[in-house]
Amino acid sequence: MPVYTVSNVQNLRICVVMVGLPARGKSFISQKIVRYLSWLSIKSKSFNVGNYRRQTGPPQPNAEFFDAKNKEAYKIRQQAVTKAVEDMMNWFVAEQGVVAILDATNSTRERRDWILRLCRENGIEPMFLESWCDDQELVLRNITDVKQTSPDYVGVDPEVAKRDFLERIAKYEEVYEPLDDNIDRDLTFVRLINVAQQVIINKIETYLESRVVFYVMNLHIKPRCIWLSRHGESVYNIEKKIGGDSSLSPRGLQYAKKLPDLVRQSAGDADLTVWTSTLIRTQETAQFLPYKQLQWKALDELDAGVCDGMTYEEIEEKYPEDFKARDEDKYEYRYRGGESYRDVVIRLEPIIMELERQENILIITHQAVLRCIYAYFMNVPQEESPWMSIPLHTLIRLEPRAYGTKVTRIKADIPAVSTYKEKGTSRVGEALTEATKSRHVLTNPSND
Ligand SMILES: O=P(O)(O)OC[C@H]1O[C@@](CO)(OP(=O)(O)O)[C@@H](O)[C@@H]1O
Repeated sequence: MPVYTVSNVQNLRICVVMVGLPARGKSFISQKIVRYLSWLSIKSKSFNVGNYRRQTGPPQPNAEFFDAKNKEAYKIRQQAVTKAVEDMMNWFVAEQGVVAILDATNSTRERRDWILRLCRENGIEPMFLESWCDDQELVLRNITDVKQTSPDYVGVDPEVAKRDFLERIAKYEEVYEPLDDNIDRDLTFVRLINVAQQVIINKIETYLESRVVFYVMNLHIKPRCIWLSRHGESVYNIEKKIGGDSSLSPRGLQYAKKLPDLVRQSAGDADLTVWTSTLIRTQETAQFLPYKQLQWKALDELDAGVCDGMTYEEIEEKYPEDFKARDEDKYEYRYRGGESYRDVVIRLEPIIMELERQENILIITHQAVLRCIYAYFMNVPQEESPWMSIPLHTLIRLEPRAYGTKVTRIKADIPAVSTYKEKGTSRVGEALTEATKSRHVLTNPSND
């Protein structure tokens, strides 16, 4: 199994140079790559040239500004990309960055040659990633997204914005030079044609580059939802024991019986597939769901090793140093003979890849595993994710959108114990203090 540690990649620095006309999903792809790599602890950052251009030039320029013949504007645009590249190079050094994404149209060979030269001078591997799209319906959908999210069009009448944006695209089309199998055959590149209908790859040489390629190949933009749920309350949960393979408690079974209704309320008649772990408590929770079901070993709960079957109090008594070490760095701490959160993330990578490929999926799994999956979708920092509160008997609905994920929580209204253990104590089920709540409770007010 590949292990992503900083030492694996420390000599390698990659600049993913986005290429493509406006409204081809470049920023969407850039942000997803950053989220995916950061989740795997690979230091990455996207440099969006549009943001730099708005700082140096007019905040809301019209289409004329993007005419290559407009000398004054061209100068401003050149300054913006120069500053973005400069910041990117500094970031590689100051932050020991591994993967930078230069998110811009980079539509001419002249621009790309300039970036190529700078990368080579700085010991950075350039990898060009072109999003090429002639599916007009797709482009129009993207234009709608851009109009709604771009600072260039805040407060602008939607029809005016659409017309202007189409004109802007036309200006870029006048000078756009797509990557070419022949002319660019010495470059490392990926061409995504109409999202990932066809993918052309050239000179992919390193493991990390191939991970990025594999990831972008699996992306799709069809609307869909992912539902997450912990198993119903288990016998071990009531006994405050961790791990094990116990059955559901009577209240847990009640949740299992109610789950089909909860899912139907949220999903309607949509078809979906249920993924569970191989442990009894998730399968008992899924037993009444009228959908296709699949078991994944990778969805099994974090392995507590020698502590499996113990309460946190017993662990504190028997292994006080371990107990303390886990509280101090919960993400990295590995149970004796068991796993850390980092280990769980690594074994979940194929799950994330498959989730990107699939449409509607309901995952029934465990507290630690759900924290890791949720952290991927919601970009939760590593040090926070093991401390998020993910209560029992709650269905979480994630709706991936172009620029983020919308979250809805549906409570089953069936009481259950709390299995949440705050830092610095071995007790579970305590009400969270307000301070802990604001930091760790799974929430996303702006999206709710
Ligand atoms: O990382 P912490 O907070 O200990 O949470 C993980 C624990 O959650 C539990 C419940 O306490 O998971 P589960 O959902 O499978 O019941 C334990 O089995 C597991 O060890």
